[in-house]
Amino acid sequence: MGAASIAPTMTTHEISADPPHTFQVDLRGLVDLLSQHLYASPRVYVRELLQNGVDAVTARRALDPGAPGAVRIEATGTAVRVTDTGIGLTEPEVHQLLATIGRSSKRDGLAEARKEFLGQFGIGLLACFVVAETIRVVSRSARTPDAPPVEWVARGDGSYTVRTLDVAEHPEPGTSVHLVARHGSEHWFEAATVAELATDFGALLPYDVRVGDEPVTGRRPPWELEHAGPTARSAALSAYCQDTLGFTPLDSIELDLPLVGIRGVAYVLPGVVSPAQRGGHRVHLKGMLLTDRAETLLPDWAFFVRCVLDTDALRPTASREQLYEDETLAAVRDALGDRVREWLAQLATTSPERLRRFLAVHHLGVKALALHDEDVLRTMLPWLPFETSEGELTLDDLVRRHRTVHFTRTVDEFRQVSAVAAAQGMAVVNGGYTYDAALVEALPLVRPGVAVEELDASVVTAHLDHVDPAAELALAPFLATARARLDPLDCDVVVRAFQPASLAAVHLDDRSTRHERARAEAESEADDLWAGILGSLRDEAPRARLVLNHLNPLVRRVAGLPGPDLTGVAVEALYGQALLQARRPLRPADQALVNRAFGELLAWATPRLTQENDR
Ligand SMILES: Nc1ncnc2c1ncn2[C@@H]1O[C@H](COP(=O)(O)OP(=O)(O)OP(=O)(O)O)[C@@H](O)[C@H]1O
Repeated sequence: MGAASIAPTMTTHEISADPPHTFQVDLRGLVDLLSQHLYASPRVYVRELLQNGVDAVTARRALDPGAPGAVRIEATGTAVRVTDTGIGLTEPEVHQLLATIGRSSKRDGLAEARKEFLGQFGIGLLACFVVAETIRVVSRSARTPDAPPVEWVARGDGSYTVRTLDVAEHPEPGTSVHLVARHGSEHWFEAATVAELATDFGALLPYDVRVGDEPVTGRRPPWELEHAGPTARSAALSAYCQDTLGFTPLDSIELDLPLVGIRGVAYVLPGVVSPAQRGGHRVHLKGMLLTDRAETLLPDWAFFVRCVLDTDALRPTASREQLYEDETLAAVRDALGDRVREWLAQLATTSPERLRRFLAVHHLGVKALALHDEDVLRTMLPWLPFETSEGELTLDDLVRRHRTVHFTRTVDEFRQVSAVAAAQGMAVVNGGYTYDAALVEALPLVRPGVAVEELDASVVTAHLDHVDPAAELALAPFLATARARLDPLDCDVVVRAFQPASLAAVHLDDRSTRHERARAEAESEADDLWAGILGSLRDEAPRARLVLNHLNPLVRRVAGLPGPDLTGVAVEALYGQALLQARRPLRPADQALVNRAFGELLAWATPRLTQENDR
């Protein structure tokens, strides 16, 4: 029928009058798609073969529980053969199941029955074409014992042949899959490589799997074994972690969660990890390794553990390298999170020393957890370390000494005010590190009656004593010189009396001042257009302050120096010292001033030497 005859009035019935066509599959294209976009590496071909063998044995055992359950793999460097004692196939099944992409026998039947199998998508066998030129399957059905053995030979170009064989050629039920390496893929067929892959993927499978004569299976994971006692159990779990994950854990948290079909261990990492680094967990599905990079298994906050576990509840994605995000995975994640939480609570009551060792490494993770879980906050807050004006302490230590806990929001502010605040008897927590300010603010929830107050430069200045009016009057000429010197740096100078007397000066500015200074700096470096825009944003924010300590002997001497030059240089030096004390980054103007001031002070301190050198 020509295109011109497709009239607008044509009915659906008339359109479907053409005989239906069947999709054609470009097998090469499909295999390229799988190898480049679905599977992370060709190594998965061993897993797909193992999985089909294991599923076939499971299907046969469902019919005959006493049937043998063995899978043998042989590799020669150019060919691989996998033989199983499974359910086998008849000739019609070969056409229906092996030769039909996307068709799987494992999706039929009840959901419960489907749960028994590892496969479900009907594409696994295609993975073999990533490394093989041809796939030859010889099979004999256990379900239909009268059916003759059958041979199916498939090529990478998409063609296949089927023929029945004499019973003598395959007398026992089961299947043998024979791959011939594709040119360039021979290294995937080396005996040692195949043995390594089969062990990695299949060590926990519940059947007898061998590569050549070497057993791959048979060693049960330590969480399934009886041990002489808790110490022996913990040593066995730890050794398994070293073997499979390559580190000795700080602790092992057993996971035995029958409700979500999980057994295994969460291992606590021995070193610090970034919270942004999502853990790679080693997940087995009914014994078969799915992936050692599962990322979504635990809640984000649990970044300090790596799991090795076996599940029969979770579903893999089609690549079988990640977990399918569904309600079951969400429930598993919650259950695993609860388990890690329980372990923490238990440590807090039974092994404080172990908890301290754990927190020394992972306090960041626990802080993150405490912030979105009130139970953890209540259990853990008393144990968490914070930087405070009295050294590293827990909040409980601080609360024992002070009814009011102050905190700064930034590390900068803490550096500026902690020494002064501590000398005034105030307790200050550095809230500048991740999570810390929010946790300190949550303290009254856990310790009712404790007041928490934010501290910034203006609060500290307000706490400092004024100098008596007569002394302040006498200081007026000195202050005028000092202010004139620091005016170009947008800094005021005031004198107060405060402890510790050993501290000559503090440089204080609040956030709006710092913000204004950053804006001014950007304006000075910007081109005309930007300078104009930034200039229009200029703020009337309070300026930074250099607070000189009238109790400090050096400040008193500087205030009494003769002549504005020497006074000015000394004030600049005090300014530089205060910046360094607060570990403030020096702007170019500050840097220049500090260099000049120290240079001049040195010249004053070494007059004779300088004169001799000048001569
Ligand atoms: N060794 C075997 N013994 C018996 N039947 C097999 C064997 N290998 C494959 N089959 C049959 O061929 C079908 C297709 O296999 P294939 O590996 O492509 O997909 P699958 O295992 O069903 O699913 P998945 O893509 O998730 O692995 C299987 O469902 C099974 O019925």
